[in-house]
Amino acid sequence: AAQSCRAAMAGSKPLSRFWEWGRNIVCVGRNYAEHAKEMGSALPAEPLFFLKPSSAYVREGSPIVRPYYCRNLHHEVELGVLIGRRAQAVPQDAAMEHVAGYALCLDMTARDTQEQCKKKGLPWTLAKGFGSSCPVSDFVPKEKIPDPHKLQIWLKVNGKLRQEGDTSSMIFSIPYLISYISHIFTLEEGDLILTGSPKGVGSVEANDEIEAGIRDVVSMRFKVVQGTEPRSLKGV
Ligand SMILES: CC(=O)CC(=O)C(=O)O
Ligand SMILES: [Mg+2]
Repeated sequence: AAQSCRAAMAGSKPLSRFWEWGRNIVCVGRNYAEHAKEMGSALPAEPLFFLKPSSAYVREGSPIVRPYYCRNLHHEVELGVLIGRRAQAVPQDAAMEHVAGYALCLDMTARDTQEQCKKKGLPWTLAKGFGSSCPVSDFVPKEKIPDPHKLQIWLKVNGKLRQEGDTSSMIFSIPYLISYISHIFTLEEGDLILTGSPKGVGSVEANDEIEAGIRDVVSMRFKVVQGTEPRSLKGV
């Protein structure tokens, strides 16, 4: 009953407001060779991916909040691919039929926390899933982007260019990613796939301003603020 209620709730909102659907955010990692290299990581033989909770979405007008436990918050600019039709074990040559459109996204990462999680063999949830860790632009219908592998994504901090990448440099293409993931779990309408960050990731501090976009398509702007430790945890 809860699932059908959620589906009805989600269906009552247009897909262009996907961030209100409560669906999965599937994030692909190390999908650009230069970024894998700057992180000191080997190139993946198959896609590496992880999930963010849908409560991680944040839209322009609200800030990106650096988690109280983070001392090194990184920006990662990424192309998001929105699923418009359920995809279960789909072949690559049918994958793009399941795409409704795109969005410019940030995979905000508590980098120090991520390093600690890696060392301890822990999941990256604390590093990747905190509130406001997934800023997203307006929705871009697929008709406006003839070829998503011919886009330039960029990011500036306080007006200074930090990242600029071509989606043609992805290691695993969008059809490959959709097919691969859909053979592991079903992708539902309203799910969003973040397709990985190009090189140039870096730190942001409270009061910094981030601007990012898909060149000549869409852009967005966010302030960074410092989060506060929950009182209930003090002295634990
Ligand atoms: C090491 C990472 O955080 C991988 C990632 O998110 C990426 O975009 O690459
Ligand atoms: Mg990422």
